[in-house]
Amino acid sequence: MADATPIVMPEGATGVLVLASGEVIWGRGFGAEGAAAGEVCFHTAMTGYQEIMTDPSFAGQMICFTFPHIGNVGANPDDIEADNPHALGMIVREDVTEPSNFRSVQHLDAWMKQHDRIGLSGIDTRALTRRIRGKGAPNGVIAHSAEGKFDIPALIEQAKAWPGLEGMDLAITVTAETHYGWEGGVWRLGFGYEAEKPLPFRGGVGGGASPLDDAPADRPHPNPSPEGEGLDRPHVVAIDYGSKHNIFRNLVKAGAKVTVLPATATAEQVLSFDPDGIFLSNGPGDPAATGDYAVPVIRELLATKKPLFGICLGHQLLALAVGAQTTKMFQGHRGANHPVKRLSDGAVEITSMNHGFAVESATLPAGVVETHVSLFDGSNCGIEIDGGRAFSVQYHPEASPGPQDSFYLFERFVGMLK
Ligand SMILES: NC(=O)CC[C@H](N)C(=O)O
Repeated sequence: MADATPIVMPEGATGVLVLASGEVIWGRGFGAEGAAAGEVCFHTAMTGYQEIMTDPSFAGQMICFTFPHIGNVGANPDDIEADNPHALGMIVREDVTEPSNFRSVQHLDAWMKQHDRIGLSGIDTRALTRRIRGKGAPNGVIAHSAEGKFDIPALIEQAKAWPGLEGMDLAITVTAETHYGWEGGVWRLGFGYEAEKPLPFRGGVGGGASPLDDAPADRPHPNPSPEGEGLDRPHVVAIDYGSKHNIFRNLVKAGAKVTVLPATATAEQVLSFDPDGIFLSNGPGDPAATGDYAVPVIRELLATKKPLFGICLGHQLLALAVGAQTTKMFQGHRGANHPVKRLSDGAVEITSMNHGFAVESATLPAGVVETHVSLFDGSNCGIEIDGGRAFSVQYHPEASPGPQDSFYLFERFVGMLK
């Protein structure tokens, strides 16, 4: 991939990736037509492209998949982390084939079109990944025109004008608009999500009619409450900075009932829901750019001494709240096989990761214990405060590549709640 690619459109090109450096990478478009500017990052997971595309933490980014065959199991309504995709687009090696999977209900091309997301195939994704590894994640524009009409100089200008993720607050753009009671447990073959709704709350937000009322009577509930009758589940109030639904499903699996609050909720509002524990979600953008709505509120919540658990952006925000610093990583960590060492006993967890910022271990203040580190680069992957009353991890225990290596974190948190 030369730095000064001549602007000559190859025959049949209907898609292009243009980098802020002026590099032009031609391919074939699929999904929606149009153009979108953001950061180009790579993801090494071989499966889970729908979960990845719908993870709100990918807002502002387009994803180069290193696995060459993306889309061959189609799209279904279950493998989603939010109602709509948040990644700007996908960059893949092979053209998307006809789906072949018993769960598929839609071609990936149609799903991308339906959700207004741009796809680009026929790209030398290994070369692009090596470029990102060598020079860092670039800003770029992904564009698709079925007629092959591209104004390349204008696209280069658009890529240059995009300000970059550093300093960009995106959590505020993807958070829930209002609070809601979460319903739904983890997915299971033969059950789906439908039969795994949480057992009824006793009053409080999200209470009311039993969500099990419309479940088929002859189906055993695969996710019974620890008490059997399901009325006394500890209450987790989750602050949504761009949360993945599987986090809430796993909190339910671990025995909690969950109420989700917008990122802008004040400490007073959080406490008015009478939480037994507080959860800080993942989310997109620069943690240090979240402004007044996040870190000061987390400081106030820490002072209540209630158990607190954070994942990814939630981890970074907790670290900022206790006085540590975060920095932008060179290329970031995105994949489903990232080994993480748990320092308490030396065990290794195979984790899923998606982050472009990291907590600087050297800035952790006294009293904050580093609990996990990446075995790829030694970067911080977990902290705990007050003997574990508040803790957080940089990786995604809900994404289960291990597959259950990290579920203990949900059990530990819910187990701490009265
Ligand atoms: N998955 C996440 O929560 C990502 C956190 C943050 N936006 C980062 O890129 O590091």
